[in-house]
Amino acid sequence: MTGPLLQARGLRKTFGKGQAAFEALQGVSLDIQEGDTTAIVGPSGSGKSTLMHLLAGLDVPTAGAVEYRGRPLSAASPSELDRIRNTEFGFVFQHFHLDEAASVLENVAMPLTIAGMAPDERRARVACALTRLGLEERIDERAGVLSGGQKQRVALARAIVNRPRVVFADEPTGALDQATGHTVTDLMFDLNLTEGITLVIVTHANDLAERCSQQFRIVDGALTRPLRTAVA
Ligand SMILES: Nc1ncnc2c1ncn2[C@@H]1O[C@H](COP(=O)(O)OP(=O)(O)OP(=O)(O)O)[C@@H](O)[C@H]1O
Repeated sequence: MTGPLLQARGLRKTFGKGQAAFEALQGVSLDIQEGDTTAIVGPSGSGKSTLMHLLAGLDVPTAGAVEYRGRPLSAASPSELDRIRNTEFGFVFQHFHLDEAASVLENVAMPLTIAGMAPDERRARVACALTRLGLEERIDERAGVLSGGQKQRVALARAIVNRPRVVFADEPTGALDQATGHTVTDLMFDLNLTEGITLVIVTHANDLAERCSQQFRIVDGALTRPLRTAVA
């Protein structure tokens, strides 16, 4: 593939209607190459999560388009979009989004369960992802008993268990103390380095944004100039 992995052109997103309409994104265009680490930064309420949701096909733009591997997401059928989100994208959120009553195994296996993988194979794949993140011994524990940093590592294991091309992370260190946040950040960048997983990270943390190969700053729904562009 020669073009960008992800391309956004003229993205607009309006929430609400009439008098209550609010333009959260006002024409955002950007490119993300395979293997890039991209930070989306900006003040609270500026549109960072909205942009990430559109790039990941979790929401649809009011105008403009997102292309993934040269093809508009809008051209994908609902089942194809589900498949892309489940197998090619992984997701990490600030508050982990784990089922605390379920085991680590069940949480991490979720994308594999959705994909219809057999239980034995699921367990092997989950064990592999957990080993990658230093949590293999917690596989049968209830997710709710883990510390915040461990929960985020479980969420990261779930994000990579299907061997995705892209991991989208929305404030992945936002609920963690600094040291734990650094551990999670190191693991994410290690996945980028060793497995070529493209990272798209919404963050308020300057140190995390600084580590990325490119940063986009968004203010009031529009990009200011890219702060730094990835070197090939
Ligand atoms: N579903 C929605 N309905 C109405 N308004 C929304 C919706 N989602 C987001 N918004 C508004 O769009 C704007 C951008 O929200 P968004 O969550 O993208 O900002 P953000 O930069 O990620 O903020 P934060 O850093 O605080 O998470 C905000 O004013 C928000 O209130």
